[in-house]
Amino acid sequence: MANPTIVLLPMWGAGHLMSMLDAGKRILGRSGGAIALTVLVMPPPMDKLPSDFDALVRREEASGLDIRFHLLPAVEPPRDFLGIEDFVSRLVQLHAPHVKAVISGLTGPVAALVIDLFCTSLLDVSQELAVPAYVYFTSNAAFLALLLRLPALDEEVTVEFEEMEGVVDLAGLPPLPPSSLPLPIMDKKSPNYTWFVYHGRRFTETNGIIVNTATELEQSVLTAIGDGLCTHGVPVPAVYPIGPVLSFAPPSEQPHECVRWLDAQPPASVVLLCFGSWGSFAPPQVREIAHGLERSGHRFLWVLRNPRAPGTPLPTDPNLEELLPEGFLERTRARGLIWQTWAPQKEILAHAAVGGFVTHCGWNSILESLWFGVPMLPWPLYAEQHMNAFTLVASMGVAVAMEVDRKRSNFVAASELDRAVRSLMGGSEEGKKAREKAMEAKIMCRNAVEEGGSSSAALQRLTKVMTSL
Ligand SMILES: COc1cc(-c2[o+]c3cc(O)cc([O-])c3cc2O[C@@H]2O[C@H](CO)[C@H](O)[C@H](O)[C@H]2O)cc(OC)c1O
Ligand SMILES: O=c1ccn([C@@H]2O[C@H](COP(=O)(O)OP(=O)(O)O)[C@@H](O)[C@H]2O)c(=O)[nH]1
Repeated sequence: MANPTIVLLPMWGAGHLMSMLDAGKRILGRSGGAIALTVLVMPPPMDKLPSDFDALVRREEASGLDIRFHLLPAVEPPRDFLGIEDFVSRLVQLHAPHVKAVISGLTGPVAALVIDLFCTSLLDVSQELAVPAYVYFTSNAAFLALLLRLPALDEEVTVEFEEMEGVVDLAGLPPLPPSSLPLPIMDKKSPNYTWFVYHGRRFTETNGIIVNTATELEQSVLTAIGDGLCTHGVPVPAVYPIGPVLSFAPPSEQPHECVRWLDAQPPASVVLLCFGSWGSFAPPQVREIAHGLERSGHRFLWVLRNPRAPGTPLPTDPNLEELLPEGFLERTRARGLIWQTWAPQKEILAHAAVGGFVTHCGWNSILESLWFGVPMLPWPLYAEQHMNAFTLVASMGVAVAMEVDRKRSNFVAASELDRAVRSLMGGSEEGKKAREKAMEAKIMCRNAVEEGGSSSAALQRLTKVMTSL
């Protein structure tokens, strides 16, 4: 008889799909071959699957591990959506019959269905089929606490959060200014908000919530969740902090050009600027960044991309001379590299020459920075990133605060970037403290996933529960 299988249902974005796949492989490893993985892949409606997706499937299926991929049939995507959360959540709902058919058709027993945070409507399927269901939360415990608290908070706060008096109190976290709330929560009338309330409520119907964090990184908020302080009496399923889950690609044969450039720079001298898969800026902001970097006097590696239209490849910009301030490239040639397409961010952060990271605060980027002990300068742009930025500074202390004008498309003035980069690179007590804290976080992250560490123990518990059919 076939091994019991865990069915994974990730979202298609690389930061979600790769993270869940890696988590699944860790469970597989822990089970000692007693379990298989079945990965259901939703065809991305606008974006393409990562360009190396086919190679990934071939590699995983040939790895000797028991992993199978199923591409779900395409569905007609919703046309009248009002934001990404609305779009994604509704699209997932349309996949319910396909997910049910695939799971029903599997020959062996199904140990668990593991779904992305946007996929809670599929709990109807797991309940109908009596399959235990888990959420894999690709972001952090602080954001999870907010989503768990949201159904009650929605009733307590009757106005828009921006108009409320005072701060949002979340057990286990410093008081959260409403201006740092995630984007979809800023507009109660939007379906994006309604979906987040819905997902937050449905998380409590699962058999467990797997979070890509480590207990040591977010101790107090994880305790608060476990103690039921975020759900006001509604029992919380077991929470499994198994992170950091980072996926490292096999090493390339030739060092990447960015890495070769870093090889020639002194230790901890370079500030990296990289803004995730979607992050890009309008030309006036790009010029402001250039002025700020130039004035700071620091070395930099700047991943600079044009805004990207959905479904198109990452753009490159041949017009750097036009886009940047006159003479900028000549004046900074000896100390700066501008990279115009996908950069090997993990390899860059791993390099000894990198001393600081200006980041859009995607959770994967944050974990990667902590894994290599690099302090951060938060420049949040979308999704839950403003909340992440707040947590990095106020709770973890691994970042230097920077003034980002959320009301002006997250504008940062050159003078502010200059000040903050100097501070981050060691020019202030705040910067030095953030570096120390980032080094401490690096040790915490690595200890957590070591045998006997907190994440390794959580993985052990999770695997045991999943395999005791
Ligand atoms: C979690 O809240 C939001 C998440 C997203 C979001 O949407 C998304 C859509 C895609 O088609 C592909 C993606 O890769 C993708 C990624 C994504 O979130 C990112 O997830 C990371 C891990 O959870 C990380 O935390 C980043 O900060 C996210 O950017 C979008 C969104 O609103 C725009 C959310 O509120
Ligand atoms: O030029 C780039 C931009 C992003 N990334 C990777 O893409 C992921 C981005 O995930 P994150 O959660 O930080 O943000 P998102 O892009 O989902 O908003 C991280 O693993 C980054 O290392 C990368 O390797 N090169």
